[in-house]
Amino acid sequence: MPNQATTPIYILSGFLGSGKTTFLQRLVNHWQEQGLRPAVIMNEIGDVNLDGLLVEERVPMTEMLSGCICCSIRGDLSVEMAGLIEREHPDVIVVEATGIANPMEILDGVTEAALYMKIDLKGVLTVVDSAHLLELYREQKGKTFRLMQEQIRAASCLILNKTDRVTAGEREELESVISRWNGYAPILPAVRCEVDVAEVLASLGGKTGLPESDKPDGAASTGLEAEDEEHHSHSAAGHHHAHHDHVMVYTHYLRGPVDSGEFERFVAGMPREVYRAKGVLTFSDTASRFLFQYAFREPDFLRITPQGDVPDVVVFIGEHFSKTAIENGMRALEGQEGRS
Ligand SMILES: Nc1nc2c(ncn2[C@@H]2O[C@H](COP(=O)(O)OP(=O)(O)OP(=O)(O)O)[C@@H](O)[C@H]2O)c(=O)[nH]1
Repeated sequence: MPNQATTPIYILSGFLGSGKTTFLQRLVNHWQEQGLRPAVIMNEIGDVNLDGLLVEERVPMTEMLSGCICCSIRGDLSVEMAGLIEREHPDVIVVEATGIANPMEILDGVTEAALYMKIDLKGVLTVVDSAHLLELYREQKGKTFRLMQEQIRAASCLILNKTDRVTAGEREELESVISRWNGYAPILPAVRCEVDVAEVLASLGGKTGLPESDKPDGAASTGLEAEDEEHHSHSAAGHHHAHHDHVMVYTHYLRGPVDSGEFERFVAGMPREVYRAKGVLTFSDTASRFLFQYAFREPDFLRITPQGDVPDVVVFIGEHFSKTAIENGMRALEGQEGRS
């Protein structure tokens, strides 16, 4: 067997809708500009991968759907990683975690894989939604808040994203809060993850976090343990994932085009418990199809021409919301179309 090169691995973490895919695109462009061949492992809790539509077709990508690599399908991570390396020989791999993933569990998963694969975990990049974190920080409670804290603590580098949605004073407040939780990772404020990617990658030199002797093999410094004053159940076996128990996903396949205005009104009236949605839609009153995004109450529509056979579908993610109410609402939109 030829002496295979070591593949650098980056974990991309951050709560649902914080901007991970936005940053992924920047990372991929950066490496491509340097003549490197990046590959992506994309994990979604839903059963369709819409983020994949935003990544260039020539980038090798493995999709891990309908589960979270930090728990239910964690064992598959090393299998997928080995397959990707063997098939595509990438120069670098990014693992985009689901927004509800606990990064320490993914670190464990990658570390397990490092036992029988030549990989080098470079670090955890965590993207933070400024406005969302600020709201939860003010409330000081909830599983989402705790999960965001864990994702921040586990980071080797932090992108404080969506600063367009907070004031300068709030941004400073967030920076000081975040640096209390993780005093090691550099914090880079950004809009649409516009940061100097070279600076981000250079910051992962492994100077932060744990002393070398305490690190698991192949694992980069994370800063988590040093700051970790809460109890976390991170043992490899028998752990309980409180974070996931409350998260629900509803996938709605549309029967046909809907009116764009009606759809926007429906989205504006969705319960707060739906905190993330994304989909591909055909509107009866526009010529093209759209990629729909909804993160922390902010909708976004991007004109797209999907390659291949992509159905009209919307995935709703949140906690304790009525799937039936969402389904009925969507069906009513489809029905209105049918009547016109
Ligand atoms: N206002 C604002 N919106 C942003 C910013 N960055 C990203 N977005 C939007 O936020 C939405 C979610 O961005 P993504 O990059 O898909 O987030 P994600 O973390 O990959 O989402 P999940 O994969 O569902 O967890 C999209 O509509 C983006 O266009 C920003 O800095 N400001």
